[in-house]
Amino acid sequence: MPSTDPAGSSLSTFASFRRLLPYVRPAIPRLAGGLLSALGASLAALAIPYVLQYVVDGPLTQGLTSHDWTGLAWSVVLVLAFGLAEAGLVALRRNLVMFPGTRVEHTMRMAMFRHLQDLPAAFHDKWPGGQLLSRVMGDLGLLRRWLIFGLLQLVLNVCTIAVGVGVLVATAGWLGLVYLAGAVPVTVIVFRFSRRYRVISRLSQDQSGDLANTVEESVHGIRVLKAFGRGHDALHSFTGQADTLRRTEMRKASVDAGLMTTLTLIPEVTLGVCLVLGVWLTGTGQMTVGDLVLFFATTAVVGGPVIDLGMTLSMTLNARTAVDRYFEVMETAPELTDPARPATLPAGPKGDVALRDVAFTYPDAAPGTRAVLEGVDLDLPAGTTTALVGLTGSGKSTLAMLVPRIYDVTRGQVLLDGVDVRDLTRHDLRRHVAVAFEEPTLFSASVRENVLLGVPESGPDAVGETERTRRMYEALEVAQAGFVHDLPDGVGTRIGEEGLSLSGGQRQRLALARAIAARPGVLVLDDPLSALDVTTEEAVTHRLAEVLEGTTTLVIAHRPSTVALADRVAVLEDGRITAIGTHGELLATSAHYRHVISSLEEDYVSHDPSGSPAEPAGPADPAEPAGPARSTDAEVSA
Ligand SMILES: Nc1ncnc2c1ncn2[C@@H]1O[C@H](COP(=O)(O)OP(=O)(O)OP(=O)(O)O)[C@@H](O)[C@H]1O
Repeated sequence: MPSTDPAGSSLSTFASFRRLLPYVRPAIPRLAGGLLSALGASLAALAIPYVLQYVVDGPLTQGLTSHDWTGLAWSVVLVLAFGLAEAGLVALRRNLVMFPGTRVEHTMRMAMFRHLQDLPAAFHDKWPGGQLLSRVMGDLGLLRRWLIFGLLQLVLNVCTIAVGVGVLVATAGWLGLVYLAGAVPVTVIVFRFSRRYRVISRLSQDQSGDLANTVEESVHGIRVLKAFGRGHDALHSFTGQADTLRRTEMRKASVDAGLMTTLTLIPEVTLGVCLVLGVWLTGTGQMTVGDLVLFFATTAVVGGPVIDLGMTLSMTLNARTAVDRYFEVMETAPELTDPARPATLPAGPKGDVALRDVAFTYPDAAPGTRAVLEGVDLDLPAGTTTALVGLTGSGKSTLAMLVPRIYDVTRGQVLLDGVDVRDLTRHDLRRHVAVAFEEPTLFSASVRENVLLGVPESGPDAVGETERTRRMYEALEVAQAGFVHDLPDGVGTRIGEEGLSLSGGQRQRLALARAIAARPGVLVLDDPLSALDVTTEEAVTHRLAEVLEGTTTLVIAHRPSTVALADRVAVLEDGRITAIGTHGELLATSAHYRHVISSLEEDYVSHDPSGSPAEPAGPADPAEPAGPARSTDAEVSA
């Protein structure tokens, strides 16, 4: 995760919260209604001391004559009425704020999820999933609780204290000012508390994100942990992080408790001083008993909000941290944006792809690192299949990711039918280009939904239900994914998160079926058959060669057999294309190609699950049709 300011953003708290306005605006009428109800409830509470003052100075002091009984009865009715009004207004407030609070949370969560989809792959390389998860879930939940409770309570407390102190000063003169003097140390302490608490609050929320990340990684890598018997180490590391978070939470609670104690103690001490002074003022006739009762009944109403101020303040500071953490993600601009005036592809099915003087460096690469790709020129004529081969780390996957704009070139151009892919909308580009990666990602959805992910259901390119079903079965057949019919609900079976309930080869075949079902003009295959056994791979290769007709295909080959799919082979060496030709031509002319092929074969023979020796890689002669045959050792050494 990129480093962050320990106290959150450098914005003021007000400016930080102001960023919520676009999300909160529709909820303002109900929030304002909730605030008014809450203020009404506070005023009702503050009115009760006046009734008490009347009772003490009137009926109680003057003796309970029959005339006074009426006054007393009215006082009881008034106290009851104010009490009922307070309870009713509190209930109204709850009803008014509950709905907008959850709606704001929902809108912000959706906006963040949408934004995460738009953010470039480079962002996701840098940000751990747990940190994003804790922002989408934890921080937004915290913000909702603050909106429906903390914010209103804070405004309400401040208003109640201001009105209450006004009443005290107005009715008791300088005695009220003595009570007000208690606000001076309270203000200083609150200010110092805010600065300390913000730092700890940020630390605690970031540590929660790290913890979520560890859980995510351990669950994701549970098989590796089990296989290597490292469950204990994972637990040890998790315990360390959990302890650190607990210590931070304890520090946070102790700072919070310090403030609460101060906010309780200072008004109590001030009240004690006021009691002595009040009794003296009443004794010397400078104040009536009713005024004294009004004074102390009002301080009782004001005392609660003063103590609550500590809690609402810490809630507000936690919410501010949540806002900062939310906008750190939301204010990261999607680097891959659609052009203001997008170009359109020429009409008719084509699919020429060309890379022109392409250079690429990963955005997070250390300064001075060599570019991963440099001066790459490569033509993929429409309808042809080109295999990209190279030693590990030569940049094959990186090159493949530039075509669907998973990353943008650092220099040069990637052209689709003569149009720079950056001039197309991402939607238009992804309509024409499909990808299958070596590491297939499947979603927690049915087989059908996973395979039809790239086939639009709605919008201008929507494909009808019958055609979608036809495409799905065809793609499953090409990818030799017949195993889906044996699943409990066939193609309707829900497969687990990232396809965990399937084998590696089954997941790869579904990912391949997904790319085929999209019927793209351009297909990028990043070694999509690596987990298959020889027989299945042969069957897939054979059917793939048939359906790839008319599709421009770039296939990254880690196994000699994958080269068999190709009309041409491009050799990538340290980020540069050093040779292009047919398999036979390259065997004859490129020493590096021979070296790559022989190392692929060694690798293949040692990793093939069936233990079968490598077969011919394809036609050594360009005139021979491409087929599923693999290259022999003899051919390699030719
Ligand atoms: N997300 C990334 N951030 C920074 N560097 C990266 C990233 N992904 C890959 N690289 C680096 O780019 C270089 C090329 O990697 P790439 O995966 O494209 O090679 P490859 O030829 O596909 O390798 P392999 O055959 O092992 O899959 C490597 O040096 C790798 O360390």
